[in-house]
Amino acid sequence: MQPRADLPPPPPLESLSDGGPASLFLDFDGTLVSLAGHPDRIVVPDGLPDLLADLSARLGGRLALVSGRSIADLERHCGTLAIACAGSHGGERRLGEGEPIARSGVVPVAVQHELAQFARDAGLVHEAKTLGTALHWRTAPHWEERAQAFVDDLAARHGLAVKRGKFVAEVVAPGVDKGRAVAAIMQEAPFAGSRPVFVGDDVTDEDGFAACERFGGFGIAVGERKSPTARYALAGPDDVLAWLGA
Ligand SMILES: O=P(O)(O)OC[C@H]1O[C@H](O[C@H]2O[C@H](CO)[C@@H](O)[C@H](O)[C@H]2O)[C@H](O)[C@@H](O)[C@@H]1O
Repeated sequence: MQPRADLPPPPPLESLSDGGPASLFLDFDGTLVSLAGHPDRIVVPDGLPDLLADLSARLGGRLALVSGRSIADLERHCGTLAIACAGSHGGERRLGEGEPIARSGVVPVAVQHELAQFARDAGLVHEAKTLGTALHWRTAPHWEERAQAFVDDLAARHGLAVKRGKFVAEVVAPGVDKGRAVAAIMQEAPFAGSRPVFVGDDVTDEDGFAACERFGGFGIAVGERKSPTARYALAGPDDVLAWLGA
């Protein structure tokens, strides 16, 4: 991948703690793992869970995954994750391996069914999620406008919210975002008082970048999408893994 012209590369990971404790918030799809045609067809890089566990130990436990996927789905793909996690765009949180997961805002089953039916009729991919329900059109991009319109209408009819991403729109409970997830985790030991850095590729990660700025840290954008908030950029998952010391 080509380096990005609009933003500089981030400082070396080791230097983040120069001015005091740092914490790291990492998005998953498109950041640690390359994007695939279907949510279940991702290939998790060898050794990723161990890399994250080692990194967390080096950061004194101040490392969290912050993903649109549920925590259960992350662990289905990665195996047990010995780190803090926020899943479902922040609707789920847990501070360490095996700890109970705090959850909020489940989308009603009727909404899941309506979206699944639309996906079947259109030949698109429906992803049933722990808290939300998502429609993917990566393999049929000409559906984008109609798919987005259907998801917007479905959410509005049920007083719910929409998360947009790369070739995906998801109906979620209102008031859930990655910025709130970062803010909630930053209230807890060992994160409290640290300088947070968020690494992510998609539009939902902008809330995470903005939250880190409010706590004195910054965001690192991944991939080609232009970010209005990030201060640094990396070209793709391979560069992220190299920056993390893989
Ligand atoms: O916040 P993230 O960890 O980046 O998760 C965001 C969504 O990622 C997944 O969808 C994306 O990745 C798929 C697999 O590469 C790809 O097919 C899809 O087009 C992408 O949007 C996941 O399926 C969603 O549930 C997450 O919300």
